[in-house]
Amino acid sequence: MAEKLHPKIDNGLPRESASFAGGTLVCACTSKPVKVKVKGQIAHNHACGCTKCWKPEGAVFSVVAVAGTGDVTVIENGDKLKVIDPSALIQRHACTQCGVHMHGPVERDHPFKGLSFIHPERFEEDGWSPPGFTAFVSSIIESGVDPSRMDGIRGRLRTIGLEPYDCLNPGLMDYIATWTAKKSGALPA
Ligand SMILES: N[C@@H](CCC(=O)N[C@@H](CS)C(=O)NCC(=O)O)C(=O)O
Ligand SMILES: [Zn+2]
Ligand SMILES: [Zn+2]
Repeated sequence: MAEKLHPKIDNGLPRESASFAGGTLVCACTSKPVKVKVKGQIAHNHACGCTKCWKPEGAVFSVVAVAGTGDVTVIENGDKLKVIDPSALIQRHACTQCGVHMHGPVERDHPFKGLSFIHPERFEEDGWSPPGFTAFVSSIIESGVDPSRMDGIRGRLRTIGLEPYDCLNPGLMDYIATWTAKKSGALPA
């Protein structure tokens, strides 16, 4: 039987709509849910195997993307949010009641500064850009996945079209390295 990885990727990837212009992320609370408005289409959507990103019950991977922090606004019940690890690069604001991570701005001096990490499966609307690769695949072992399953899981990700990487994909790794080289002077700014 195929490995179950995440409800939004196990049965075919979601379809992007050219008319998607943003939407509202809603947490899992049945009463007073936290709502976060996101303006515009999301970028760099991917599956992530790290232990820090929020995953729905039973999922091995999270699905996580970015939006400009200026395009992300908490519109309802923001008093329920708390930053789970203030020392982390990504300031993950989680609902203290249901646990869903609603937005995660990067505010520190870093190539991702000005971006906010969000989980598009929490959108009320369809049409958001689907995940395009898988990051931090080896990290799923840190959550308790038996290492003997790794070949099967990487194979399944390739079949779905979500190429597995143990850090980020080459495009983002090059982007980070370029930022670092410009900062150090190894490349002209
Ligand atoms: N192996 C670690 C990797 C954690 C990690 O580096 N996560 C990446 C992908 S989300 C990251 O950028 N983290 C920054 C942060 O958590 O603030 C784990 O699984 O906990
Ligand atoms: Zn909640
Ligand atoms: Zn992650």
